[in-house]
Amino acid sequence: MRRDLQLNNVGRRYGIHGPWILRGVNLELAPHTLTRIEGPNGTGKSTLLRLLAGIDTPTEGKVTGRPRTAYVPERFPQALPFTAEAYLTHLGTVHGLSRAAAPRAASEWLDRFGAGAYARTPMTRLSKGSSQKVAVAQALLAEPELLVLDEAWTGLDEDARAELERAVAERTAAGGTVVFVDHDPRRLAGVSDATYTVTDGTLNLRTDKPTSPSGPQVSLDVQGPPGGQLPAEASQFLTSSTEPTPGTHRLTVPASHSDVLLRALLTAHPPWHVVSLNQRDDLPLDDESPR
Ligand SMILES: Nc1ncnc2c1ncn2[C@@H]1O[C@H](COP(=O)(O)OP(=O)(O)OP(=O)(O)O)[C@@H](O)[C@H]1O
Repeated sequence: MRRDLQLNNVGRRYGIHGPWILRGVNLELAPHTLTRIEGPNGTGKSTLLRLLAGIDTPTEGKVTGRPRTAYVPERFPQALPFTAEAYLTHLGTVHGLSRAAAPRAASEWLDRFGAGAYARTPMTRLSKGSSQKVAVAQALLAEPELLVLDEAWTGLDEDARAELERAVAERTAAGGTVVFVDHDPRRLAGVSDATYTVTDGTLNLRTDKPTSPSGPQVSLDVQGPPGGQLPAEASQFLTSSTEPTPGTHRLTVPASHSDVLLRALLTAHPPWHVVSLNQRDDLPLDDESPR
């Protein structure tokens, strides 16, 4: 069983006499969880994510139990001397994929983000949006146990944003730990397991009621075995659950989590029967929300 990732009394400052950006930070992140980090500009969110991802080390305190990790930085270096495909294949092998699996994963993830047509384009010639697709693909392609996303949705088109939400749902359902910062408060609203606010160099758990899920929802009518309980993984993200007729359950879930819900229902023993599935477009998320 994988250990939790732990920050123990962590502090970080830049330079010997620089001000403390973070101090006395304690945090524990378990498998199967999604954690949001928020806070005003310049308070240390990216600093915290770099410490979690292991690309920076604390000035004081300890980080323990970091599993296999992937990270999408706030600013992805575009000027890399590779094509998107070559870069992702290389990164795939660095992350432990075989020489056969790495190019396959590279092309699958480029396709999932709608960037398959740019696979052979030098990265220096990619638009900002396509470059961001490569940034998220490089983090997802080796199925990391810890995924750290710093404003990873910024610059992506609507389809790619939805795909990244689905990928996050898949990671946590598969036992991964996901931590993210996003300027849009509606991003994955209502499905995070915890939200922490960075203020004055410390990390505070938000205990107020989480924002209810917004954005597109999917409603499914499903039937299970007589008297059957919904599988635990299926109940986790539900926005609502009713039983309009005996034995038929109407489940509503954020669209980002519908694939994970379907998989849980269809792979249950015995499997559940999906009678109908309807998409409800409520509030599409966009990148124009205020910080
Ligand atoms: N490499 C560095 N060297 C010196 N100071 C830094 C460095 N990185 C960050 N800082 C400083 O640390 C503070 C916190 O920065 P950080 O980027 O972590 O904040 P943030 O909350 O992510 O900000 P934003 O919301 O604007 O992305 C800022 O004052 C920043 O100038």
